[in-house]
Amino acid sequence: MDVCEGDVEISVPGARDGAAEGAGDDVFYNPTQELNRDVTVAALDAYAEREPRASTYLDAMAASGIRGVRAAAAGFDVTCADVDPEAVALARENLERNGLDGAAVERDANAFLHDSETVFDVVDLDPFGTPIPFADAAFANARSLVCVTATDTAPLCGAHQRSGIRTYTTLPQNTEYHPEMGLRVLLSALIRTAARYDTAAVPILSHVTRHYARTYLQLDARATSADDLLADLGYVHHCEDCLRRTHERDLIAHPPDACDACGGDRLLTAGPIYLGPIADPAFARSVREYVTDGMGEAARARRLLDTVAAELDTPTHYDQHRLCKQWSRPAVGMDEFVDSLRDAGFSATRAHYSGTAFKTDATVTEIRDATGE
Ligand SMILES: C[S@@+](CC[C@H](N)C(=O)[O-])C[C@H]1O[C@@H](n2cnc3c(N)ncnc32)[C@H](O)[C@@H]1O
Repeated sequence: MDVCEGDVEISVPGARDGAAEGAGDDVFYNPTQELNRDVTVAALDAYAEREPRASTYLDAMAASGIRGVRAAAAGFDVTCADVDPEAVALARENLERNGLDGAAVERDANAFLHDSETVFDVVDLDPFGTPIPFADAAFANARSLVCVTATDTAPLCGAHQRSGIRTYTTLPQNTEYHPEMGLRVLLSALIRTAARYDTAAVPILSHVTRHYARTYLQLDARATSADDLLADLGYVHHCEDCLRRTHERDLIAHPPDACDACGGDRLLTAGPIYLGPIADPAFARSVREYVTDGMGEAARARRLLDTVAAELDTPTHYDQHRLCKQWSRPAVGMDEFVDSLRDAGFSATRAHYSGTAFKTDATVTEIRDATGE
């Protein structure tokens, strides 16, 4: 089967309807990740503008090679690697088919990254499930940017809590802001991993959908920068009764005995999670400029990047419908809702996690009062 994405056309083995990720014929090409790949190509273009010396790109888990082929078409010096020989042959064929230079190699990502003969400016980790088994090798060896996809959303967001604790060595909690919980758990683990190599892995763009979290981490190889970033790790204390959260930047958690808004004692503490900005707004705006009309998910990518660029960088978002249910109130349009918070003097924006998600510096009690009749 031939597939067109962006400026390239590749061949992939026929997809089987309903096959689980990584289990069926869609092992080599997952159409639901097209938005992820469109944003990747735009992010690579924007990154090349920001860091003109960044020219080599490793698609460390290439499968069909679609991501690497698109990166090569964007001008990067690309290597597609995979442990599966069929994937490597397919990636090679797809580079050739598009008349693009680039290598396709049959290598385990960890071994390849640690190989002293190869070094890449940009390393892309796009495994099935968690990227954690590959994080050490990426941060120890990449020169400039590490791009990471994680598809194990249930462990990340606390729905499969024990698995999340094991994989990410942090405590996730299942809350109504689960996509953001998942992203901040992932970022916490990646930032702590990079810090072991005296490197700050600074998130310059991140986004989450139902299927995956994706982040772009710019590397700063100074121990003091790693220390500064670690200061953004901490805890969220979440009240299950009134939905109030408090955020605590500290290495040690100091959970309150009771919620200071409603006095309830059903409190959840998650962490250490990353509490800092998930994106650099200037970079997100620049990425948005590189989304082209030829991209299959251009409209969604532009909407997503506009929202991410404007999103308040405070953790953690609220969901209007969840709050309205809590307060037995009808929901209103999101623009009207966010405007009432601003009219009351608070900072407020939509958040990209869902159509009813928003961020504000108001507390849950202040939100209720500012948006009530
Ligand atoms: C989710 S697919 C990659 C999808 C692809 N990057 C894209 O954008 O369509 C994951 C790939 O990782 C490969 N893989 C699994 N373990 C690996 C390892 N240790 N080193 C390199 N590749 C690996 C699998 O063979 C599979 O092709």
